[in-house]
Amino acid sequence: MIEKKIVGEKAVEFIKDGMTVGLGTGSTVYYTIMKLGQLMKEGLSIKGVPTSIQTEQLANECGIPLVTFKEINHIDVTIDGADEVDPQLSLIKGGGGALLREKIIARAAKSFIVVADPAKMVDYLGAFPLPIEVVPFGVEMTNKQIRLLGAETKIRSANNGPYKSDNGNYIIDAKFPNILDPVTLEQKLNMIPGVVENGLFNQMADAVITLNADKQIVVKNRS
Ligand SMILES: O=C(CO)[C@H](O)[C@H](O)COP(=O)(O)O
Repeated sequence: MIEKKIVGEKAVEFIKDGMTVGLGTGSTVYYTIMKLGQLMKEGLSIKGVPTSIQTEQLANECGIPLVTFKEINHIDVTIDGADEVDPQLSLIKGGGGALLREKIIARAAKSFIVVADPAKMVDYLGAFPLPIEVVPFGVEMTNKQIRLLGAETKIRSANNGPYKSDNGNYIIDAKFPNILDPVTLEQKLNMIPGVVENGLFNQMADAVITLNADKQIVVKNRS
């Protein structure tokens, strides 16, 4: 999709020589990582912290050297995609199952930049089922507790079994009606025993790169 390429490549403008960069997961940030690989061949020097095994492999293919939290104190900027973005720049993330590492790496960054094609921009979060990472033990009970908050849920499956995240956990996709108060919902979900993390990213994105109705690039900053 051309929109993903345009916004994904634009994000490299936020990355300067010498930076440590959080590398997100998905088909939009794919273009950011590919472009960074190209710029590195032209002399840019950065280090990356990948949010998933998939991104680790892509970064290796692109020649981006990777570091772990053992080797760094902070990340300068993290670039990542989103499944939905509301007008306050709250996000739903985790469609690709990487939400836990994505949230850790976004939080560790001085600046968190989101790349989102225009279809991701919504008035209210919630049309996209909210991914929630849960430990396998007691998943049926955790699922019931999530349903009590008003969601219809599905345990994500893959290859005739439950989908497993890079951390060995399951993902429950929870379809809530319009999420009018994502901050409270994020807190309630994370209080349920068995929930490791949920895909609501509130007050985290510093800017979102997207396209307007005229297909022009716009950078929306969090107020
Ligand atoms: O949260 C994510 C992965 O866990 C992705 O950032 C999100 O699903 C968006 O992906 P894409 O850029 O492929 O639309």
